[in-house]
Amino acid sequence: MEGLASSTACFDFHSLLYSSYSHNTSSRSKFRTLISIPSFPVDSRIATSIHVRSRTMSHLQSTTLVGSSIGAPSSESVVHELKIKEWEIGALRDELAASQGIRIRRRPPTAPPLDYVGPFEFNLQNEETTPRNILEEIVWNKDVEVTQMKEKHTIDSLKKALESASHPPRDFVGALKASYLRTGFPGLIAEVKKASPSRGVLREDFDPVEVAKAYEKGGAACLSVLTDAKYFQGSFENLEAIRNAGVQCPLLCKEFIVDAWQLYYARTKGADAVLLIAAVLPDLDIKHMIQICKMIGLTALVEVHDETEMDRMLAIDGIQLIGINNRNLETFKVDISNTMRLLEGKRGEKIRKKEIIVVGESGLFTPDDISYVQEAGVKAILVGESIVKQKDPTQGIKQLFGKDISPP
Ligand SMILES: O=P(O)(O)OC[C@@H](O)[C@@H](O)c1c[nH]c2ccccc12
Repeated sequence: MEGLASSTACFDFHSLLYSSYSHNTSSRSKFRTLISIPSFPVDSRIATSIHVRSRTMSHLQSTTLVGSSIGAPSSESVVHELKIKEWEIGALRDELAASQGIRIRRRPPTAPPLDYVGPFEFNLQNEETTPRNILEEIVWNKDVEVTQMKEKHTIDSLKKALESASHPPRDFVGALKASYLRTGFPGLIAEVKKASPSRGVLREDFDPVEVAKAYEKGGAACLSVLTDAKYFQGSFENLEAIRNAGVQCPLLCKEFIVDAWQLYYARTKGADAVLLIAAVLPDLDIKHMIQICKMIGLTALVEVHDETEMDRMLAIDGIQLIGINNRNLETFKVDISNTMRLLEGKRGEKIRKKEIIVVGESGLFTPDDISYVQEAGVKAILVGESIVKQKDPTQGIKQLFGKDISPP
């Protein structure tokens, strides 16, 4: 039920897709055997679902079964029907994503834990219940985490908190542009990251505020703060602490966003920008989330890794910042020529025409790496490992650029 009441219903079709984030596995499994979806093309199936959903919602409003003379349904039958619709929508979501080249599947957040002892159907470890790669695993865990957090902090309480928030958002893009003009180098987004699944612990004695201040002193234009706890040992407390410590740089909340609720939450914790990963989010979600970001004053950094994702994002209006990740989040393979490849030819032209600022992300260690991505066309870079590992991160920035870029 909860799944059909989207927290951010700006536009009904978006809220329809959102509902799939929180539909529950028990209904999905239970009804899998009860209903069958005929195999017609995805689009018409979506249309059918929309139609059916609006019927379902009108049940709730009028308590009269549309197109039927049997009168008011029992509340049990309404719940039953809603659950079937939830299942349908969930099943469609992965298909829709796959049609856009997205390999990451979404798993219902209330799926049973792997050690679940219960009805036979949940117990099976199979292709459907095992993540195919680390990104999929992270996203599945994030879905569960967000569902729990949403119960503690309702969307209404977050909206209220934002209304009374004292600090206006800082200009993330403006800071990157100003830095580029001041230094002649791509604006640096310096990452406050204790650990990562690919590299393990990067900095043993990790004080996020100390690292943030050292980055600012070294000339970082913006900071990126990991908030994922399970895989990156980050936290929203770190983000808040940095915000409250008097650091002036705009802050990117580095999180795996799977639900618009997280945008509101990030903003209440002091974020000025968020990351939207194209490998995880279908186009409609990206569009919807960009609108919400604009509404609540967040800058969206949209991350792509390959040509398909870049082309998808270039077809969406209103994107100001695109990050090209040189690390494949499914395999961890890093290759900085990725940035060059995605900026060549027609794509590069389109990006310039749209005045999109490109951020080169991951695997940048030396002044040569910086010149390489700068020549490829990036105006900003996102760097973690090479600077967070240095005893003094201020010095780390100097070594990265081969020059002191600290502000006067
Ligand atoms: O530590 P590096 O190789 O400099 O990378 C930083 C940043 O690009 C990387 O942490 C990153 C890019 N996109 C992400 C998405 C989620 C988590 C982390 C990331």
